[in-house]
Amino acid sequence: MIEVLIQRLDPELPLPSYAHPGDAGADLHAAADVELLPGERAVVGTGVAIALPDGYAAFVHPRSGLAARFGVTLVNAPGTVDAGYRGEIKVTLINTDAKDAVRFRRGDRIAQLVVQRVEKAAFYEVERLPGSARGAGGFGSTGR
Ligand SMILES: O=c1ccn([C@H]2C[C@H](O)[C@@H](COP(=O)(O)OP(=O)(O)OP(=O)(O)O)O2)c(=O)[nH]1
Ligand SMILES: [Mg+2]
Repeated sequence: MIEVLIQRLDPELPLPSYAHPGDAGADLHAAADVELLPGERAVVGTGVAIALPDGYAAFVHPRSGLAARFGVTLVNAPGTVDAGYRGEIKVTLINTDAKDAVRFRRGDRIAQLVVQRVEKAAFYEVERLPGSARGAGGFGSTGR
């Protein structure tokens, strides 16, 4: 477990929290009411900012229940929160349902934050890459 500094930007909103001890994602709360019409998207604040240690990033993931029940996911799933970012964590919700609008109230859990170690890459330019079993095959090259 690592310690992450967190700042409340909204005193009445709960901090992100893990629903169960073994959970990977801490639920993020909506800082405002929002209604999404079918196909509509919105950027929703969460009322918190964090300072991650170097070598870490946090990823804003959809909540599976909202996806399965309402078709609500994130436009940029997973959103990347850089270690150096000090602004409010925001969630880019989208309602993919074709017929039904969906409403969230301030305080509702709209996404989840997964904190992970990340490596930085040193990119070395070469004329030719080493061969591999996959080669350049991608985008369905193994069939359906
Ligand atoms: O779902 C998200 C994704 C990003 N961010 C914040 C934290 C992140 O550090 C910053 C920039 O995100 P990203 O690098 O993905 O966006 P960009 O379009 O490349 O913006 P920038 O030019 O500021 O890097 O926005 C969020 O609050 N929520
Ligand atoms: Mg960026």
